[in-house]
Amino acid sequence: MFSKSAIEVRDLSKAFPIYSKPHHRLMQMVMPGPKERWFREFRALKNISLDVARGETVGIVGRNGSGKSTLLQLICGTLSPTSGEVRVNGRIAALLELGAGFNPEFTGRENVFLNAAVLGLSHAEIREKFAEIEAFADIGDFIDQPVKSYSSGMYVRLAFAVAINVSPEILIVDEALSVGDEGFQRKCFARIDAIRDSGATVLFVSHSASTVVDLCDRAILLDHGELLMQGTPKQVVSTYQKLLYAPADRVAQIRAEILAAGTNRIASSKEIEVVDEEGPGFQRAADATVEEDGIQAYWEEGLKPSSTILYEQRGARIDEPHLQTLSGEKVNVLIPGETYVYTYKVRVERTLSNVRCGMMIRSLTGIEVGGAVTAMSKDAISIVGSGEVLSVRFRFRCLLASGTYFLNAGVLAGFEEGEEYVDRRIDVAMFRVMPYSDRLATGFVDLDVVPQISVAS
Ligand SMILES: Nc1ncnc2c1ncn2[C@@H]1O[C@H](COP(=O)(O)OP(=O)(O)OP(=O)(O)O)[C@@H](O)[C@H]1O
Repeated sequence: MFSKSAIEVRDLSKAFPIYSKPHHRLMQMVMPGPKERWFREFRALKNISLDVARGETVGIVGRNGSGKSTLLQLICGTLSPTSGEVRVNGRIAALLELGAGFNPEFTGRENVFLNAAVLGLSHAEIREKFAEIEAFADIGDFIDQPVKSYSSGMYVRLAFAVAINVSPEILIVDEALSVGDEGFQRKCFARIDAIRDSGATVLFVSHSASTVVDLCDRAILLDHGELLMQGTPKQVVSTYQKLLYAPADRVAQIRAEILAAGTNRIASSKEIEVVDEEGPGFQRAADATVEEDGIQAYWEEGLKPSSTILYEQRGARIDEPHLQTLSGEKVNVLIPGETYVYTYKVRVERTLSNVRCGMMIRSLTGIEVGGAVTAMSKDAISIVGSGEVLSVRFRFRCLLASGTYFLNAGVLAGFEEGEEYVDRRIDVAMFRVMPYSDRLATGFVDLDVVPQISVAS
């Protein structure tokens, strides 16, 4: 399958001039002396080497400003490198940032013809494919309006419709999909899948961990213009998230650790050919479960909620809420399917009756995903004396989709007027669930559904 590289990048660097004052740009133009420079250089990409094999789908991840778009633009030829080389073998269709590719004064129809011609299609070929492109974009009469009157969603629809209907050998997508609505995104992902299956090479930038894990054979991590790591999507995404959530004073050390692991070196064509001979093996590595990848749950210092709400305490104090493994190791990045314990202490500061405790897991958007209480109210602990400490443990299996979640904790006690919170904390801790590529379940919670499909005779 991977007989020859579709994209070869060697020692690629890109520096942009940065002018501290607007008129310095003009000065540079009129007085570009060899001694005096009116700008300083900003190195957006530093000595990147990379091979993308034919038929491979590679995801690029990295923090904002790490150089992802610059790399894609250099590969597509819309930017020229300061040094280094890019070689592309095959017809390339790109969906770069909004604004690239279409002429705003021309209508959608005219732009389709122009764009497809730039991509190497003859007039007759474009005419043949036009109906399909128009149907995929689904923008109605706007197809005959100037593109400058389009919403960003319409623009992406049309740009994507062209890019994927010209039978590209190499498809490059830069996060553009995040602009479209969910229905359109799904349609696009289905199409990208079909393009992949037809043997094309796909290179795309995404901030979505699950998209990279779901779609890619391999991923690369860029940071400050450097290629820090390449490997299986799960390993790269998990390292990327570690970097993303690291406290500022830990970032340099984490970067150094990633670089020391030496996974940033180029996967040479030769190595790719070896992989090719063992095609299914490569697939196995990409499809391996997180456990098989040797990734374990771990503690990430920077994963601290900034949305915590503390309710008024009325004789009890929740202390040290955290997640841990069954062997007691503190963790906040979890492996899906594994069992963990959410635990906290309750320091009781006055005698309380009918005490019970609770927990809740909430999604990033605040949806209550699941929770529990330690007992029904009739079975609550009848009396807890002042100075006593309760140890509360909720053991649970992590059946959640990849993503970020928040934890609540609460202590209830009985009063004359009924049961009330004596301490309650919203978003007191947060955790992340690692991506899992073989997940058939959709939505937040894995219901252990056994799916079946058959052709009815
Ligand atoms: N034309 C330019 N002139 C000066 N600096 C630029 C230019 N284009 C990009 N940069 C800088 O180069 C760096 C890399 O930019 P790039 O857009 O490639 O990052 P990115 O990883 O795609 O970021 P994001 O995730 O925010 O889209 C950034 O610091 C950016 O400010």
